[in-house]
Amino acid sequence: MKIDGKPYRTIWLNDDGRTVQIIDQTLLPHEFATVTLGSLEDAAHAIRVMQVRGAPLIGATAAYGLCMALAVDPSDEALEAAAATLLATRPTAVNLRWALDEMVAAVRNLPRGERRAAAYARAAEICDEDVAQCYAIGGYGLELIRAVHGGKGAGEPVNILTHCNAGWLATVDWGTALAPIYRAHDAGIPVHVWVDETRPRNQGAALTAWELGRHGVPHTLIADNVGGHLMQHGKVDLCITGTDRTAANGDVCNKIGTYLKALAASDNDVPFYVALPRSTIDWGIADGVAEIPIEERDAAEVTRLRGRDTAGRVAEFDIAPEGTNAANYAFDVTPARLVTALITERGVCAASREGLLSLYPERADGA
Ligand SMILES: CSC[C@@H](O)[C@@H](O)C(=O)COP(=O)(O)O
Repeated sequence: MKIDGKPYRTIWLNDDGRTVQIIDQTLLPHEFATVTLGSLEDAAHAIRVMQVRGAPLIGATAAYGLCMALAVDPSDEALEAAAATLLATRPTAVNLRWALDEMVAAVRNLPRGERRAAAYARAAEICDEDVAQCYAIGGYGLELIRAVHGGKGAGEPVNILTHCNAGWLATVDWGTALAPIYRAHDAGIPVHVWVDETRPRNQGAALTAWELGRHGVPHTLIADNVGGHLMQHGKVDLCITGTDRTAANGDVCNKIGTYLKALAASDNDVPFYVALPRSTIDWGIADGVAEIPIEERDAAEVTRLRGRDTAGRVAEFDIAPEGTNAANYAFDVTPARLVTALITERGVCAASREGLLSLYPERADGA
């Protein structure tokens, strides 16, 4: 997507052919800056502190982290150690494991001297595939939005609620949940997005509002608990969110609070769509609620807020009494029964094992 007219991805290989550049998402929306990742440790750190975040981008960054490790030491031992370090950075988004498995498979059987080049080639492919898949997700989601628009009065916008940031900043480009919105907007369909602030880290306020604004998509930021009220009053036509891990039964794990939005949507007959590329499906998990690991992060993210004060200084502020006990569950699981459909790069399907297999028949034998 473009920033001030210049096209960007969220991660790209530098001209030296070894290091990569990322957008430091911890600084947005107050500052736009890129950071060079020059080593395995830099990549692991960037994922851990969420300079990069969002399931597909975590996978892409890990892929390049492995490349940089192999550039230093292409041995089997270094490969295994690097994969283990990266896998331990964040537990919930399965794209991380998927990307590492892809990378290891691409180099494992090669002589050491050929591993580095093969790794960088596969990492570049993973990034390009993600862009193509997100664009395709956008195309299928666009048709859903177009259908809603067809039932509305001329010029009336389609009101879409989204949670967290599943836009281009969460992927290599385009996004998952926001790709249909960008494509609808670009196709001239009037859309308006309700943006959940998404406490505790405020990915909605900081990232989704920023990227929608840069693209000129009309949107309104709302506190996290507003969605139910809006749905009761007919102000939401559909919800679209992303997912960090989709179980084989269609359960979806996404940013904390997604489940409550799905419950409100179900109670108000508002369609609730979840957008994802195939790298987000965990075929080994049969029951998402019971089995998907939920990241628990530092309690300080709940007791503190980061923002810009009226004097223009970016700072952190305590919002709770000193010593308050806080819990920080970063994700929750929305059961498949609350999901109207999944939007994938291969089309739209029911959130169920049968639905997923209708689009990914090659997985029917458990492959
Ligand atoms: C296309 S991204 C889907 C999800 O990764 C996104 O909705 C999300 O929950 C991101 O969480 P984050 O903790 O910011 O990595």
